[in-house]
Amino acid sequence: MAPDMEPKKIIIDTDPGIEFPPVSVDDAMAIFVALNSPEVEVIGLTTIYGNVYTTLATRNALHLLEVAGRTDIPVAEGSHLTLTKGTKLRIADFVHGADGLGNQNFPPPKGKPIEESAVAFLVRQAKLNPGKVTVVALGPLTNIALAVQMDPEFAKNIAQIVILGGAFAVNGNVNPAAEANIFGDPDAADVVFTSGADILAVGINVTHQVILTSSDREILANSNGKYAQYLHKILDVYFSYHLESYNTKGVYLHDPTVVLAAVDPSLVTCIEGVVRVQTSGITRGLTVLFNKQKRFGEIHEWSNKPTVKVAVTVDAPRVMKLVMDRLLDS
Ligand SMILES: O=c1[nH]cnc2c1ncn2[C@@H]1O[C@H](CO)[C@@H](O)[C@H]1O
Repeated sequence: MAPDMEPKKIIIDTDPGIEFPPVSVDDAMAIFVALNSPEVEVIGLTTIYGNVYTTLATRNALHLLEVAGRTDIPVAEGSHLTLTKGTKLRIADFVHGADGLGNQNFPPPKGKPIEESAVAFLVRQAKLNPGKVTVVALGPLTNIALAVQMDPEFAKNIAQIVILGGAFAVNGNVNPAAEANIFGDPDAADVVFTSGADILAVGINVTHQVILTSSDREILANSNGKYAQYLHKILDVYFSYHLESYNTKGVYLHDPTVVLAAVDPSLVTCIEGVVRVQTSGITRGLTVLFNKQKRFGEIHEWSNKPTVKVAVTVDAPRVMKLVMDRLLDS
């Protein structure tokens, strides 16, 4: 980063499990990577259900900031329901452990979330710093969709929304059609993708290329870095889940990859087009990108909608090096 450049302000919207579900372990890693990235200033965490319920995500977010010694960063609690007020949430605790942090039963955090809701916090920060705040969305998109609906200026005020979500032209990870974050609230995802905001979507077609191996884990275990020390302990559930589900001895680094794409967009290449989300039926949660290569004879559901950027390639070795450097040097 050039010395005269101000760090980019980011808000991380996150569903951090810490142990169980093993999926949330990558949220924890992503938060630590962001906190140790001089290119960005984390101005807040907002919480959402996904790997765990929202209440536990809030608790875990506070806990992770305490581990990092960054209790100056506010945590705003997000929605407990989907955009359409659905209460039957799909919680992926089998991926990250029941506590979302690898089943470690950490003591409860001392801190509390701020009084303001996640949605009010997002809207206020975007208005306060128009064009300056990037949201990194690591869970289902309910909070962001509510912000879009609450303030017609939100999509314009926000600098960029970098989304971990979608499975573009590949199978999903919940079922063959859907990726977990989009599946968590497909209606919200469709609102966000068509909101007109500057959006970069990084789907599992890209994040599945970034893998932390057992030997990387050994390196973390043998380091004195506080983030490395903390993370290697909570990785067990996540490793077992990957071995069982994908027959791999490594784990996908979804969330850290997306944080780093926000930190340094040159880590990914993108195509631009209109993304719509299937909100019902057997392909609920499917993300379909229209690449605008054909002029269709008829008006369709993608016609006249704003375009977004969708990541198609990633410099995985460079992402891995950044993740390891930033976790080891802590
Ligand atoms: O099989 C799964 N079910 C639910 N969530 C998952 C699964 N695999 C990974 N993730 C979680 O969902 C996001 C990426 O889609 C990541 O946050 C990851 O931790």
